[in-house]
Amino acid sequence: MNGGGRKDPPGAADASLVSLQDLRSKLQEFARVRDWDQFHSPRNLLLALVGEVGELSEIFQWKGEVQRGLPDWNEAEKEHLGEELSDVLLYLVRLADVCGVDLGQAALSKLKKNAVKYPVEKCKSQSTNAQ
Ligand SMILES: Nc1ccn([C@H]2C[C@H](O)[C@@H](COP(=O)(O)OP(=O)(O)OP(=O)(O)O)O2)c(=O)n1
Repeated sequence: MNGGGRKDPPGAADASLVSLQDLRSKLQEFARVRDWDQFHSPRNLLLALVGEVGELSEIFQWKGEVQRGLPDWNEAEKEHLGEELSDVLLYLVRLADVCGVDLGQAALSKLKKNAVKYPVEKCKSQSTNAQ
């Protein structure tokens, strides 16, 4: 089940509980069974990631400003967006894995650094986030 009360298909992971570790393991298995590990070098994965960022950008290209929550988009457009966001995430997780970077740990450390760099009292209610 997910947060909205919908039932996941049998055997599907609970999407609301998915972890970077789960994704990392699934991607390892995906590459292993296809004998694609040989192609998943850091450089190839980085290029694939950049390509998917390009595909993600194409969705927004020429649309002008888009409102948060995408109220004017239809379901097919939202589904497409979810797919491209997922491709970016999956290549990012895989890239971190083959580079030996613990992405969850690295992201938590970076959040801490960000909080020190941008203290609430200095940043709150400013009209710009430029420092
Ligand atoms: N060597 C590969 C090829 C694909 N994938 C996985 C990761 C991505 O989630 C997805 C990318 O697949 P495609 O290259 O087919 O890209 P799209 O799904 O975006 O298809 P298209 O470019 O036709 O829109 O498949 C992978 O792990 N390793």
